[in-house]
Amino acid sequence: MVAMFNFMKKTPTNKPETPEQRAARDSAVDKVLLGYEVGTVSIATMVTGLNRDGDQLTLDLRLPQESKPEAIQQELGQLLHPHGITTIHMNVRLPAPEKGSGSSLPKKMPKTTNAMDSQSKPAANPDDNSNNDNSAEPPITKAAPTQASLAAHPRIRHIIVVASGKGGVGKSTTTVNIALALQKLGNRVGVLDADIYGPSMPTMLGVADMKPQLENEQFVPVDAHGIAMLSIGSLLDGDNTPVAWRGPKATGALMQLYNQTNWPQLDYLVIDMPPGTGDIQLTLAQRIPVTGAVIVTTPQHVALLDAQKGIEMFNKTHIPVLGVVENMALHTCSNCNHTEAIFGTGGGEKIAEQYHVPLLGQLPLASGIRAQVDKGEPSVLADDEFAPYYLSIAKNIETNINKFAKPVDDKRIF
Ligand SMILES: Nc1ncnc2c1ncn2[C@@H]1O[C@H](COP(=O)(O)OP(=O)(O)OP(=O)(O)O)[C@@H](O)[C@H]1O
Repeated sequence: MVAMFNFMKKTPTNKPETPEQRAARDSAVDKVLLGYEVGTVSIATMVTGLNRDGDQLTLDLRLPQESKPEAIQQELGQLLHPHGITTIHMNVRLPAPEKGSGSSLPKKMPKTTNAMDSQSKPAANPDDNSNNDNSAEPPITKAAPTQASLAAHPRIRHIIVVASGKGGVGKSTTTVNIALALQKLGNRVGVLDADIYGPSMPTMLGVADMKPQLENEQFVPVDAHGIAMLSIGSLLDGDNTPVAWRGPKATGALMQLYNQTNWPQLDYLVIDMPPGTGDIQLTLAQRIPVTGAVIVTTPQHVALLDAQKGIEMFNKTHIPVLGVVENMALHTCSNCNHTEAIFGTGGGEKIAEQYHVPLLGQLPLASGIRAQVDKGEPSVLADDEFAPYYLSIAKNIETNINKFAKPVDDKRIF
């Protein structure tokens, strides 16, 4: 049961925006939401709907019972005003108060709150985006959490994120096989499919029909060949297509899968990240205590350039890069079984050298690898001729992860 408060009032928009301006403004709004905390939790994890129409922002929020929606609306208004948002409409859901306890909820909520209503002076010119509004109260800013400040998960020893700068390089195929290879080496393994643009773990692990159960408001991961698996895909239905998701909403869903899941005791939780280096990746890097990242790339120049961006992002967020995997780097001739690097050699090696990160392995481009994941029985599970490549990568990961172990007196968890 939840109580619902509608603060919404529609007003017409005026200013046309170029797509670039819109993207920049959306990104700025996302950053404010990601950095604004209710209690100790980012409000981004509470956003269930978000729409911006010119200078109007509509937020659907599921807030904790003790929160103060009016204060939140007012503070967000101040923070978002410099980014061109003049009015915030909030649809707030609060848990119903317990019987007999009386409601601590505000009796009457404003229908609409102008972002700057609470200021002693109104904004000089809302059309002037360069206006820093010195008359306004200084924005409430909080430093984003860093890896060093994140508490380790009580039941997960290592969290590995698998990332790629670019889509379609075979990140998910590599993730699923690495997870199975880590398991084959004797580890307890979980997989969190966080690829909002194309969640594919359930299909690749052959459990697309199985939905995670809820137990005491906690997700119970699906058991996929002994791997505890949860996918963002399970939270998507109907119109909730992932491509329509903006940063805060997607991040909220992912944080829910991480936090509100009854993960069993695991040696490794392998996270299949969305491709790219946008806000979602950055936020996850700031909110989940990650031991290290694996970057998947292909020999193509563009993919390598994007992989570099990925490495730089992890460097900035102080997440060790465990290494680079070069996928589709080798070709095995189906007639004579001869394997060679037909796309050129050394792409992954060069990157590894340039950024001082290990090359974990090179994988062949082979129709067998694709055929196996397509039928839900990846190479490692099928123990086919490609399984040894993934096992070798998993062994390298295990070796490298120990190198990144931090001394106990360091507060970092890795
Ligand atoms: N080494 C390989 N040899 C042959 N096919 C491969 C190989 N690796 C991946 N593929 C195939 O390439 C396609 C894309 O792979 P995959 O979905 O793993 O990429 P991705 O990087 O996760 O993509 P996205 O980021 O768009 O989700 C799939 O059809 C997959 O079967």
